[in-house]
Amino acid sequence: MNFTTGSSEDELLSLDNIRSTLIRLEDTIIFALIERSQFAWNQKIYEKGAFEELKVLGFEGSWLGWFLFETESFHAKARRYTSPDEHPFTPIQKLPQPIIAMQSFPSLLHPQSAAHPSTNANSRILDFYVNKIVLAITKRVKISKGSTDRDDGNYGSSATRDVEVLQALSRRIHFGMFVSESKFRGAPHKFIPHILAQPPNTEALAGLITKPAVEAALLVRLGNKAEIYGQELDPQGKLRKSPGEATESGSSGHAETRLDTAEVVALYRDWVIPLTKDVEVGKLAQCHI
Ligand SMILES: O=C(O)C(=O)C[C@]1(C(=O)O)C=C[C@@H](O)C=C1
Repeated sequence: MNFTTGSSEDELLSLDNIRSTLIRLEDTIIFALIERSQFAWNQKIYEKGAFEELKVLGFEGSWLGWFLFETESFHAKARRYTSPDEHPFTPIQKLPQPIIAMQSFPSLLHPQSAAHPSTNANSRILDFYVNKIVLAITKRVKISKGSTDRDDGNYGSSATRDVEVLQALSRRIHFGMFVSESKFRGAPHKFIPHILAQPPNTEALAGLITKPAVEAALLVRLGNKAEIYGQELDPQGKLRKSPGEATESGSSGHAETRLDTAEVVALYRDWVIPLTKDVEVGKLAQCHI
């Protein structure tokens, strides 16, 4: 979504527009996962203090934490985190100020929402990504013979891809703020009693924002995309076939796609959609009072 094109708030907050951004982000996320899945798990890059070299620099966190800090420091200077749809993983107070003036954005969201901790899901995103997802998507990487530790030494390449996956996931999940704003504006009378309840009725709010048919269609579409984007073509541009289905050129082909489709579907079903809903509910419960 481009906030500075002069589109009206109603256009920017139309559910169709927002959903088309969510659909496009599915592609970004799948391709970023494919990129990460070429490298081994490399568990060491997620452990605090595992790299002596970082301690020398005075950085206490993990290798990935350092990549996030350095990448986000640079992006902060270019005012990335002043945009309503961008949230850094590094605490904002540790990042430098933008070197150029703020852009003016339409006031799409209630003023409290962007800053409110209940709408920042990044620590939960980092947690499920590091502890569940990386492990699952790097299962197929072949490590040198005899090695059992799923470490191929590609620490820089792995962390670079991790940052890309994390930024895409974060953007997608925080879009929940726009989704719930759009739904609220479509029928404020349905939401207001549950927002004003003390404490706010988060269960009722979750019921109002949940659209089972949209979720079901998403999971089917995502599985199909993961299947299609994960396919490999041989140098002649022909689809690689599984063994037993040799191509005309005689190549025996590959048995597997680049990504496990079921893992991608599970990522959305178990983490991305539930966290998006948490952001939607958190934003409604905290910010429209
Ligand atoms: O499209 C919506 O209405 C959303 O709220 C987004 C989303 C999702 O994460 O994809 C979340 C909750 C709904 O049940 C359906 C889909």
